[in-house]
Amino acid sequence: MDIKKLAAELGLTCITTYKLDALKAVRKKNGSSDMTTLCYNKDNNDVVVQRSDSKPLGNGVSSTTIVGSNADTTCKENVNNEKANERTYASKADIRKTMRRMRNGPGRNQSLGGRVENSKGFLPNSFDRVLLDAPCSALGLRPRLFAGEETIETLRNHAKYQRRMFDQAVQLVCPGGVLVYSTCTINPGENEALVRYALDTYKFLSLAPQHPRIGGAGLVGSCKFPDGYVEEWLRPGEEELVQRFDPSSPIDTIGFFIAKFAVGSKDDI
Ligand SMILES: C[S@@+](CC[C@H](N)C(=O)[O-])C[C@H]1O[C@@H](n2cnc3c(N)ncnc32)[C@H](O)[C@@H]1O
Repeated sequence: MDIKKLAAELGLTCITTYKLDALKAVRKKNGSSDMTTLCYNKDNNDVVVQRSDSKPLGNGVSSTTIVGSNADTTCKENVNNEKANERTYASKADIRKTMRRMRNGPGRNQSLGGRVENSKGFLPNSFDRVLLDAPCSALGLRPRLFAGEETIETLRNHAKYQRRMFDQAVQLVCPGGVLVYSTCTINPGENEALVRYALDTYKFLSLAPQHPRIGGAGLVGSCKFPDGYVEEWLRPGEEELVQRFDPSSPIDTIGFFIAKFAVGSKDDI
């Protein structure tokens, strides 16, 4: 995984990676959870969840990363129990896998040792920081090698997919935490409209100022499509709290978008 290689190059040992379907990132409370592993790595501070092997939509650019640092300090005991159980109930397949690893070494993708684990998800409120760098229409990328492939329908599908991912990500951040949403598209339906959805759906979220601030303001208002569908964007006062990078602006960047949400108390909802 690229992120592991990068971490190794930077000499960072605090990165843990997992393969996970971001649409199933939240683990139900009664199941065993990767929280155990997260707690186990708490002293390391950071956790990275990444999967690079899925493509949601035919046209989408891929690779979601959820980055966070674990805020929960109460589950060390679970970790120990879980680890003990793992030792007791190691299956023949697990033993074979371990033997193979010992024979073959860490593997070429894992310069820090150990393969990337498949994750079954994390308990709600597991992280104090989450980055959802969502798969998107990539309309901000330059040069546009495959221009003209998106339709209104595919753009709306991207937006639907992003909302589903956001619904998961928001559950993973604990109160007092931060959730950052980013895309590399200039399509407001995947940017400002996602922010509108987020703020209207999750009243405990608020837009947080960003630093550094290099990009332009977000789009305020709404857009009515010929089929009658109305896409709501930002409301006055919200535009300066997001960053929209426009490839046609004097700043020499590709197009992308960043929104930073502060997560308030979830109890009042
Ligand atoms: C914009 S890219 C993220 C790029 C990444 N942050 C990086 O710097 O390399 C979006 C990624 O989401 C991944 N993705 C799409 N659907 C996913 C899902 N259901 N679960 C996990 N990852 C998914 C795609 O494979 C793609 O790699």
